[in-house]
Amino acid sequence: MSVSGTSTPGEARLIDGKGFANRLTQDIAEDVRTFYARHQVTPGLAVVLVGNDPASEVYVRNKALQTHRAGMRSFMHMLPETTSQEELLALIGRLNVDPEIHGILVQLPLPGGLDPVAVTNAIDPRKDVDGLGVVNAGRLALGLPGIVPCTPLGCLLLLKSYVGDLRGLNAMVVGASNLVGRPMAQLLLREGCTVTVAHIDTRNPQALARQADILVVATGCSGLVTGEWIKPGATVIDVGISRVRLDNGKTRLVGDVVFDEARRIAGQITPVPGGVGPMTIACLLRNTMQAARELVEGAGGGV
Ligand SMILES: NC(=O)C1=CN([C@@H]2O[C@H](COP(=O)(O)OP(=O)(O)OC[C@H]3O[C@@H](n4cnc5c(N)ncnc54)[C@H](OP(=O)(O)O)[C@@H]3O)[C@@H](O)[C@H]2O)C=CC1
Ligand SMILES: Nc1nc(=O)c2c([nH]1)NC[C@@H]1CN(c3ccc(C(=O)N[C@@H](CCC(=O)O)C(=O)O)cc3)C=[N+]21
Ligand SMILES: [Mg+2]
Repeated sequence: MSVSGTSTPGEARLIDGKGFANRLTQDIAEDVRTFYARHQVTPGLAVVLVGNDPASEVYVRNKALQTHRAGMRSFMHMLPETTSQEELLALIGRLNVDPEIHGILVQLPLPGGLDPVAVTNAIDPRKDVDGLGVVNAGRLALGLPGIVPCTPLGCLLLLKSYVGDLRGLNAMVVGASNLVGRPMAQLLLREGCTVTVAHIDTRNPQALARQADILVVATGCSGLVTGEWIKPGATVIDVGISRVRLDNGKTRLVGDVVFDEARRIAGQITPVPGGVGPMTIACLLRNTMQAARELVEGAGGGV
């Protein structure tokens, strides 16, 4: 890999998020066994899903599987669409004081009428394994240790493994949500990148993207990023997940990047599926292990 973080164009190297996530999950399983031997405690993760959102259902299904693979306990709370804010806050209050629970994740988006800010911030910051509350988000913004949101953390682990030292590289994040884009930009800044963040009002994002050695795309707009957006040899991380219908009536998952075009120009690129998605789940397990350690051992630290 050259020092600019880019490599020779041609056919981009595939970034194997699925394989990386599998190895990470095996390492976490080892940590879970060691932790149990020391404390007789098994890390427990509570996932709260209100109503039915298709993207969240994919996530919840994969998450339950991987939690068990890591030797952790998972506690599913499927609530009806009609759940009130008071009922949801009461559940979080119980999970906050439950000694079997070390991590709490409330699936977003929530049905209308429920306030995601109030709900997210009702979670004990020590159990906020999504890292979305003001305490963990603030720690990240200040460069302090805390719990880092799973998807940006997963992207960063891939970048550190496939690019190496990120210092001085031009990074662009397309999308500025609290869940992905913003914390991603914070992490890249912390790693020494020069960071540009694009959102819906950004003028000519393509011209900005073409300067980027690292391009992270998280908008939910399939097909947004074409080959012309990409600096030859750049590393492209596609966070987007959309389900598209094919001519034969079947559906398929696609990212925000036009993969076949991007692959000819980028130096390395994540596929969808098999890229960022599995990393998000592995990082959720990693954050739950970290939270269990801090709750049980009172250790400081974090990423
Ligand atoms: N692979 C994984 O593990 C995960 C995947 N996802 C996927 O990632 C995508 C993004 O998720 P999330 O961040 O939660 O989505 P949000 O809808 O919350 O945020 C999307 C962001 O992208 C911006 N945006 C939308 N359209 C454009 C555009 N045409 N040009 C530039 N910016 C644009 C929005 O701008 P503005 O703020 O101005 O509205 C917003 O900042 C979705 O497809 C989601 O399913 C999400 C989480 C995990
Ligand atoms: N509080 C909260 N935190 C989240 O992190 C969160 C959320 N809410 N709401 C929904 C989005 C979406 N999301 C996904 C994570 C992994 C896959 C995933 O495992 N994808 C695999 C498999 C996809 C498949 O084959 O079905 C892949 O891309 O290879 C998908 C989607 C997390 N999200
Ligand atoms: Mg939005």
